[in-house]
Amino acid sequence: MTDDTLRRAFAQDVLTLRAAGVRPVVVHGGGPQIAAHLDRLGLRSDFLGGLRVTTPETMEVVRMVLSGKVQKDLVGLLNEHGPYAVGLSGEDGHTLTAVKRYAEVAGERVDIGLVGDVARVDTGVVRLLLEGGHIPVVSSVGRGEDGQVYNVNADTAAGALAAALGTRVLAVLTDVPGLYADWPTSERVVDRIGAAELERLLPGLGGGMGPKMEACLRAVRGGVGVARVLDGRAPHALLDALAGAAGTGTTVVPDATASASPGSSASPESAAYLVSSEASVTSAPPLPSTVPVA
Ligand SMILES: Nc1ncnc2c1ncn2[C@@H]1O[C@H](COP(=O)(O)OP(=O)(O)O)[C@@H](O)[C@H]1O
Ligand SMILES: CC(=O)N[C@@H](CCC(=O)OP(=O)(O)O)C(=O)O
Repeated sequence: MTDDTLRRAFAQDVLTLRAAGVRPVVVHGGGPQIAAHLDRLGLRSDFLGGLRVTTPETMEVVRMVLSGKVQKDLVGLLNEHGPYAVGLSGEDGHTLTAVKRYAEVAGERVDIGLVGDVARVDTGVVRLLLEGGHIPVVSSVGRGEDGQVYNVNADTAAGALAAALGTRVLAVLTDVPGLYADWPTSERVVDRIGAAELERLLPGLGGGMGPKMEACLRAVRGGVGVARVLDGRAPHALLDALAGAAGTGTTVVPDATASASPGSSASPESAAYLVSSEASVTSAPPLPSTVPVA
């Protein structure tokens, strides 16, 4: 999302999927853009357990950059050829209700400020948009029961929304080819992993891979057919993976399908097309009508 060519290719993929009858929902982050803005303001960027330590000042920047900048740029790209995308924050319509989240560092629970986990999802607004033929573009900011605004990791937000919507596929774009089996010793990518095995690996995963794989696990345990971790540095990674290109990223499958061979009829990834970016999908809506203004 920081490279214009890749961002455009991603937007084309989402529009192609929509034209093919898929109903994509895009959930975005913007860690690098937040870091750049914090830097400009002379504020620190610190991470613990893959999560940004979020002071009230940091939260203001996170909210502004995600909901005001990254989201609007993405919505603008998706809308170059029609009124397809509508942006909303997780705060809007109680889409993401958050609770304070702590980091786990060496078995210790550490307070990292206004970081949220998703406690509840209200899919009402997202479904309304899908029914109207739109592409919802959701920023990963949540609202607590008390009205407090929380910084939610984008993968966590995407996984929770995908599970609540009952999407067929959760696709997560990142800056590596997939989950490395023995990182940092080796860069061998895990092609396919079942939920139970992933659960065993999770405590040993470092950096941003922890929250990312946890989100995939929660999604497939929450009823999502399959979660795919894809290399977002490759143009059209999303469309390629969903069109069945071999050897793309890491596929997380529910326990019941872990032993099925990839591509078999029992395997949910053969259902193709159903997506997310950090995005998720659900079938073909009508084009939104446009009323010309005289
Ligand atoms: N086992 C692993 N496999 C792959 N990447 C890993 C692993 N453990 C840690 N990482 C790190 O996690 C990073 C991806 O997480 P993050 O930077 O949060 O991505 P994103 O911005 O896409 O959410 C990779 O660039 C890599 O440095
Ligand atoms: C709690 C937490 O870490 N929130 C993230 C939210 C954005 C995000 O997840 O962006 P990426 O997908 O680009 O990493 C952050 O502040 O960076």
